[in-house]
Amino acid sequence: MNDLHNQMPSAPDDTRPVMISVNGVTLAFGPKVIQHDVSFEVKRGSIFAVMGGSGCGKSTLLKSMIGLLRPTQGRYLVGQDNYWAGDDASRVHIGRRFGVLFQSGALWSSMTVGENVALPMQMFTRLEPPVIRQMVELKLGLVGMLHAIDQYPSELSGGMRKRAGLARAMSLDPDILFFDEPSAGLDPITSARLDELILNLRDGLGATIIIVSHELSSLFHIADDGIFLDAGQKTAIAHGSPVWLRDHCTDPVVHAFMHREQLDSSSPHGDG
Ligand SMILES: Nc1ncnc2c1ncn2[C@@H]1O[C@H](COP(=O)(O)OP(=O)(O)OP(=O)(O)O)[C@@H](O)[C@H]1O
Repeated sequence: MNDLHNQMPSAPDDTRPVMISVNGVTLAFGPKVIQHDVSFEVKRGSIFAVMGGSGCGKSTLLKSMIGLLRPTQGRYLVGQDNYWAGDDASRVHIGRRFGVLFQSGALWSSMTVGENVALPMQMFTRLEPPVIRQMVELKLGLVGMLHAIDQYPSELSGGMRKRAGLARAMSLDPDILFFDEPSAGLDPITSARLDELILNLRDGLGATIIIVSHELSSLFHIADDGIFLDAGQKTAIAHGSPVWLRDHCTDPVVHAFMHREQLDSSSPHGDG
């Protein structure tokens, strides 16, 4: 099959600089290779989707991009910095540019929302407490959660926890945000609101966003680029925006995945 069919042609007017460059990366747990020879570029200001069936290695890829799993081969460039080439301190330094939102929101339950958002600033900056308070209010205002500043995570709904987690991910003004299944467990309306919030963050703050998600409707709406990882071939088999892959990709695995919603809605046993 002609590989050009599985690769979105570069838009001639896309002059955005490359933010992250991934070259020939192999990911493995011991002898078990999860993905090999994965290469792609994430443009500044894009919302980049990591797609693929369950267990193909999407979260593993994200983990290795944020420093939790060293690739066995290949390299990640973040700007000009070779992420895994340096020591832990250099990775922490580069990682100061990252904000991460995990599935659960991962808030500390013993701290209020405001204290959760303040924590990274207290740990990594020398800002005075009143300045931190102002910054916390600003971040919570951005995600529409200022009213919950003194509440505990257990008092929040799932969507509110996600928004609070997002405020904490933005605590140190990252220019690169990683989201792992941000809309998991949310109802469709809350999930749609989160999509709008993610678009606002990209447009308002100029952030670059890498997102792992199963929610096709959300990906079609927000992501403008992406990669499709295959569990069988253990590598990336298509590149492009979710909409482009849905409409143009000829690979049968990608095609079936990107048209899954139609199958799901006509089958009571769709696995979503
Ligand atoms: N710590 C680990 N040790 C060994 N194998 C692991 C570990 N973490 C993940 N795996 C395996 O790596 C593969 C990829 O897992 P990963 O969670 O990255 O997939 P995924 O595409 O994110 O899946 P899903 O969409 O279901 O969340 C799976 O086969 C999983 O069992």
